Amino acid sequence: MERMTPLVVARDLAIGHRGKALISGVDLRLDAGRVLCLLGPNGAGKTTLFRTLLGLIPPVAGQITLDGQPLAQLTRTRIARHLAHVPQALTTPFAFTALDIVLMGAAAGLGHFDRPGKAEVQRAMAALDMLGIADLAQSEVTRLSGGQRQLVLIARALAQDASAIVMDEPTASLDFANRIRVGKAIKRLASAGIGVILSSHDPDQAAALGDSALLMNRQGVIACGPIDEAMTAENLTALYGITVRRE
Ligand SMILES: Nc1ncnc2c1ncn2[C@@H]1O[C@H](COP(=O)(O)OP(=O)(O)OP(=O)(O)O)[C@@H](O)[C@H]1O
Repeated sequence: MERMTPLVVARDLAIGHRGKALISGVDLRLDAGRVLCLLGPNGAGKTTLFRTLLGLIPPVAGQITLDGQPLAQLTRTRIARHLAHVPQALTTPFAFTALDIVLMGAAAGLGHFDRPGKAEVQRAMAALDMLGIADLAQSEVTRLSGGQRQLVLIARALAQDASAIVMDEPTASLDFANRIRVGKAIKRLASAGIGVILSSHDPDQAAALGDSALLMNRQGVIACGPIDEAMTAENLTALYGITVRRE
């Protein structure tokens, strides 16, 4: 049976820092098993939007609901049940293993003094397995390639067991083969019913991965809707300020 309640909804949202709006009038909706791509030039506010959806900074105005519940009423632990985050890159100087990193996601629902047990290890291993990197479980992440590290970060988000995941430029700085690998992993998550919002600087990638797209720049939201309706040459030209032709 299809889930009716959208995983993430933003209505008439204004985002910004210290109460000053960067962009207003953001409306978005993410359903289970769907991929929403955020496109916009540098400094448009994509990361700011993610941080707002994750409850890390307050909205300047407007409403956000996660699984139908107002974000403002959710504790951090509850937010983690709804929305996981994949940062741009895994930066740690410590020799954690891939399993250690993924366990951090699996343990997100535990209390401060609880230690991850068998159930969390099983969930972490299942996440590594789903991303095809179970054999890297005991590898030190400092020794993994950029693409492998990105898959570990996605596995960490998956192990958190949230219904949706936001990914901040998940393929930035990856080579072509790793972009394909990470793209396939994102498709696999969506097939498993997880909702994904990702930001990208690559319209081709958005078109390949996304069901819908939100185009925003410092002037505001240019378009939001199904890929073919939102990513027209006209909208992309307005978004980036250069002439774009779609083929
Ligand atoms: N903590 C902060 N305090 C004040 N302003 C900030 C803060 N973080 C970001 N900004 C500003 O908000 C604007 C949007 O930044 P943001 O990082 O959200 O853009 P972005 O679309 O993710 O950019 P990029 O594509 O370069 O990653 C920028 O002008 C930035 O300088």
